[in-house]
Amino acid sequence: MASPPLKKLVIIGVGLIGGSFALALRHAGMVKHCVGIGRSRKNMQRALELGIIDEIANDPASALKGADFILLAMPVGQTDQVMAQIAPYVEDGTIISDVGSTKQDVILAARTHLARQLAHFVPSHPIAGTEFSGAEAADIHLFCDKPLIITPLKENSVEAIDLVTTLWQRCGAKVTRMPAAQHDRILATVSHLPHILAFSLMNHVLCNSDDQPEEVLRFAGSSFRDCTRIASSSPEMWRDICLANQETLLKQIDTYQAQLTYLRTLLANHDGEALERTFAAARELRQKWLNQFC
Ligand SMILES: NC(=O)c1ccc[n+]([C@@H]2O[C@H](COP(=O)([O-])OP(=O)(O)OC[C@H]3O[C@@H](n4cnc5c(N)ncnc54)[C@H](O)[C@@H]3O)[C@@H](O)[C@H]2O)c1
Ligand SMILES: O=C(O)C(=O)CC1(C(=O)O)C=CC(O)C=C1
Repeated sequence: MASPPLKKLVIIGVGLIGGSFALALRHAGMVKHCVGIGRSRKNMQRALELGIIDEIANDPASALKGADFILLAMPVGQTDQVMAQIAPYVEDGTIISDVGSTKQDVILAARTHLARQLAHFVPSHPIAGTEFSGAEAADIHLFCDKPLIITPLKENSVEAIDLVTTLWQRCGAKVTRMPAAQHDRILATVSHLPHILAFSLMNHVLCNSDDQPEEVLRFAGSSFRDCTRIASSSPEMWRDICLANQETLLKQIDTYQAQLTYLRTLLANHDGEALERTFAAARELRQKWLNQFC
């Protein structure tokens, strides 16, 4: 039998996304040996027990020696530090990618710290996830039929882009390419803003109710549960994403506030016809999205 294409895979940040990537590739027979680099000993131990990694790295130098592929899968706020730490040990043939939810900040960090390795650093982002974190949450099927965006650098070698594309396809993902600025704009609308809204809806219950939050939440039904599921996500991860995409997200918040103000005006004016028209347009767009993509 032919040996797996990746003799050594290194995952930096063995959580939901890094862990799911490793599991899916191992299942596809793509990996001979997987090394994890982490921040929490307990999480790394769990990753080992769950068969996500074969080895917990002691230091970056030995972890990266002979690595075919490195995946950066820690919160985006850690990117600068991690890239600076690994840069001296990345070997010439090693391909590197990341899974960060924002791309322009990650690319800027790569240009700063991985200038020598830019041909081999291919930024990527799986549009798949859950509100859960850590190795325990890793799921072999997480990326099946989900979009995966690559935002290639002009310096990227064809070989590096091809390998990253193949690996994600073997995880079941549908790979698309787009410029990093477009990625950050689109994701601000469909991912970053919704998280801001979910977090603020929960805090609204905490701060703005005439009744005790516990009493209000006792009667919260499935609509509230659906709207706030993602408020259970990692605060650290979302702090980093919001700060990394600050400028675009501020514009999105302003536009959204204008929507709310518009609805508020319709309501204040008792304009039932316009309210119904607005709700109908929203429902129609959602239905189209469900039919086409879900
Ligand atoms: N959760 C999602 O839905 C989702 C989806 C797509 C992309 N992402 C992106 O993927 C990345 C990881 O997210 P996740 O959901 O897997 O988070 P996670 O919390 O499950 O895993 C991240 C892991 O990185 C480790 N870590 C933190 N700092 C580190 C450091 N300096 N060195 C090594 N390890 C470190 C943490 O201990 C943790 O185990 C983030 O950049 C996020 O933006 C998340
Ligand atoms: O399903 C969820 O819980 C997610 O938050 C996944 C989600 C999203 O917003 O859709 C979160 C962050 C990403 O970078 C990609 C996917």
